[in-house]
Amino acid sequence: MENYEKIKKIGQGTFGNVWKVRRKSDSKEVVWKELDYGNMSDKEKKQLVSEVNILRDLKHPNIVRYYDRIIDKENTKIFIIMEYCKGGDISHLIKRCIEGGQHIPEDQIWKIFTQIIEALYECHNRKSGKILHRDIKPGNLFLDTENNVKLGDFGLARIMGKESLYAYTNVGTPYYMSPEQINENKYNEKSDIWSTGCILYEIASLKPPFEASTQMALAKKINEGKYNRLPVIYSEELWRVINLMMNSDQEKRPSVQDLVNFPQVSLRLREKR
Ligand SMILES: CNC(=O)c1c(C)[nH]c(/C=C2\C(=O)Nc3ccc(Cl)cc32)c1C
Repeated sequence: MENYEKIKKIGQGTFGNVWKVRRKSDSKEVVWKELDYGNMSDKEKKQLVSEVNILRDLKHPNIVRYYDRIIDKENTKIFIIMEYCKGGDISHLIKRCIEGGQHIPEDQIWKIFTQIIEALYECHNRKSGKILHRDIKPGNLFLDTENNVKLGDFGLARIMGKESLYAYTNVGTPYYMSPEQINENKYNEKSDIWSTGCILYEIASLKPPFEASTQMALAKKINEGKYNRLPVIYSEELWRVINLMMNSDQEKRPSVQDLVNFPQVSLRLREKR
């Protein structure tokens, strides 16, 4: 840890503390997330290593960059060094809009959506095997100085899911959990599509599609699949793509490939080239 200088704690990540730190070698501002593997079984430790190795190979402009990992055996901690995203996460963007009483312009929503799809395309179509994020939510989507979206806090959810000892103190309410996750506890790439639909809904409506005070009530609402329309300022096209992604039948949900071919997405993908 001596190669880094702590600047400030910036988050209680889903699986551990997140600090903004400075890399002494070049004064670059990066982030470290600490994970305590002290009580992990050997199987979970092996999975943690393999998940971190997956992170290391994920190099994409819309995925939070992994730089390094440091293992502090004495304190049974692993520190994962990652890209600092100055814009913070999208949940803060939503919060600022609510406080400011204004909606996010539709064009910005399509830009955010296009970049999430690019990140998912990278994960779902990898040659070395598909990666499922499993925990896509506004708090895991970060913005850099140019307002580029970066999908972060990856895959560790697999090991740290509810079956492990690490059910987290601050595990948030599963607003973005798909019906198949709730009912059959199975997860596939169409579940990532469902969560992305929920996020698109929330970025437009400034609140999640389903809200409830208990997880049981939330599960019931998700299964009913009824949610309010978007604010009238948004187009039929945005409403339609959200409805397609939030289809209770995962077979009917579009794949990432289908979404890449959507006019509003393909238009913005071409613009970037
Ligand atoms: C108010 N939010 C912030 O100030 C903030 C900023 C500027 N960056 C972050 C978080 C991260 C950040 O900047 N890079 C990250 C990589 C992985 C994870 Cl799990 C989190 C981050 C946060 C929470």
